[in-house]
Amino acid sequence: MTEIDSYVDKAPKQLFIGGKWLDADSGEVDDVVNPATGKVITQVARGGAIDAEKAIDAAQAAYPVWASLPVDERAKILRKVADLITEKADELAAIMTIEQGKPLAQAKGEVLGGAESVRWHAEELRRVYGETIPGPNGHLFLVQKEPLGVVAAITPWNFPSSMITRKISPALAGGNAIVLKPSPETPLSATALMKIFQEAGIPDGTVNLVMGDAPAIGKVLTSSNLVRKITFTGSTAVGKMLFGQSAETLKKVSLELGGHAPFIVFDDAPIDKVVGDLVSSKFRNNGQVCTSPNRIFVQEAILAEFTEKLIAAVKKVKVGNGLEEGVDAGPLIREDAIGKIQRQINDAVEKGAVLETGGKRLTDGAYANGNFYAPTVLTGVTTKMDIFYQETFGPVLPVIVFKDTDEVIGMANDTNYGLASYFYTLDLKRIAKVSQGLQYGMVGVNSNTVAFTQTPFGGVKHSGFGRENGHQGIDDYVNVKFINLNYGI
Ligand SMILES: O=CCCCC(=O)O
Repeated sequence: MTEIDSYVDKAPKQLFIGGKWLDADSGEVDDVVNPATGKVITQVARGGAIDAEKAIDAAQAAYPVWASLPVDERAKILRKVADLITEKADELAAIMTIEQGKPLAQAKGEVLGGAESVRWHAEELRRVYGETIPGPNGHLFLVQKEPLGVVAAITPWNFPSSMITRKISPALAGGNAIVLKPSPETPLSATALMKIFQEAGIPDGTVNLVMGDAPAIGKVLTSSNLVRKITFTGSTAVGKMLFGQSAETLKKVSLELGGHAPFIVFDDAPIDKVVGDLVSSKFRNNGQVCTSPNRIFVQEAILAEFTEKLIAAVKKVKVGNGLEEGVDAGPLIREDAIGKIQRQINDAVEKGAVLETGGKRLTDGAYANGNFYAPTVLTGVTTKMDIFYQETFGPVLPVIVFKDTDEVIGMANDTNYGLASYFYTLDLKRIAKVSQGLQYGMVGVNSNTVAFTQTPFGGVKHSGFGRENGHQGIDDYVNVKFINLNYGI
């Protein structure tokens, strides 16, 4: 057995409910598949409605225990979680690469970023402050923040570890207990994290894990009166469905959904630096990121030089099994992802776009059994093409030419999505105008990064609502209570 196989072997395969590792009530299991080889690597318990109910009950019993622990004690447990994640980063990264496909270095970066998120929230939970407000004579007006109770977190496969820590950390900081439903594609990253929470001594039932039958589990979580918040990262279509299902019980909902990020390059931008930033950002997780640059707007005066350099850089991107040294882009998660990308590219080419490089599935040799796709650049992309409006979630860079600032702001905003956006220019007046004009939750100015533990992450329009990270993130996991204290009685 290789070292990596032993990590998979050691990772728990069961549900985690009320501090116990359990098989699914049905006794069923699901396969876990490596997208780089198409091979089944293991099987995990396939939870369903009954298991979800049990997890909710365990969380409901546990949250008052967790919420009433002194802040120092809660902080200590979360610091321990962060330390254990850091200590086991190589193991967690290998598990992630095997079940999700991303290159090992990216997987390790994600794991360590998740540890940092837990560490930051371990400190910030001391600062869930209330307020006093001047009242009339004899009255003290108090505002305090209280736990919501049970929070259900539904997390995606593209960041199998950091999306869990990004939701669990603020929920725990707010004094809540959690039922986690991870993606069926990446259950092992979730079970490995649960084991760490257990090892760190979190009280039983404070974090619970139910993976398996997504529609059945989702239905129970959204319709339960005990679950007071749903937090979801994933597609806009599923987000809308969960939001609808949650209406009946009027729970809080945070939705971090799809994106179609514009990446705008003005003619005064330093081209080599911008190409470097664009390629590293686009091929992070092979474009399977809600904040990935999806529409590349280039000002006409620099179009020729920019595209030539971009094509050269994209041709150097090494595609392969994420466990191999030097690989920049792994496989796509599933076969159907390839079909969607191919349809967008075919549509663009039929309508006049030029395929500069890529545009096909890779099937030779080591690529034979995996979901590999060639890094792709399209030029001459216009608003007539599906790729202008549909989120891509893959390794495709569609280049669109523009003339001036007003035109590009209009084109960038011509989408239902509103998550991340990026632009590059050295002109201060333009920086002010464009950053105000972009209808997005996050704007990177001369930067390809918008996700930091200490800053609010989230979108507008069909990219969802609610924020994660920063103190704004914790505010999404508490109730605000007003107390009118009449001391003049
Ligand atoms: O796909 C969206 C998850 C968040 C990605 C990020 O942290 O940049």
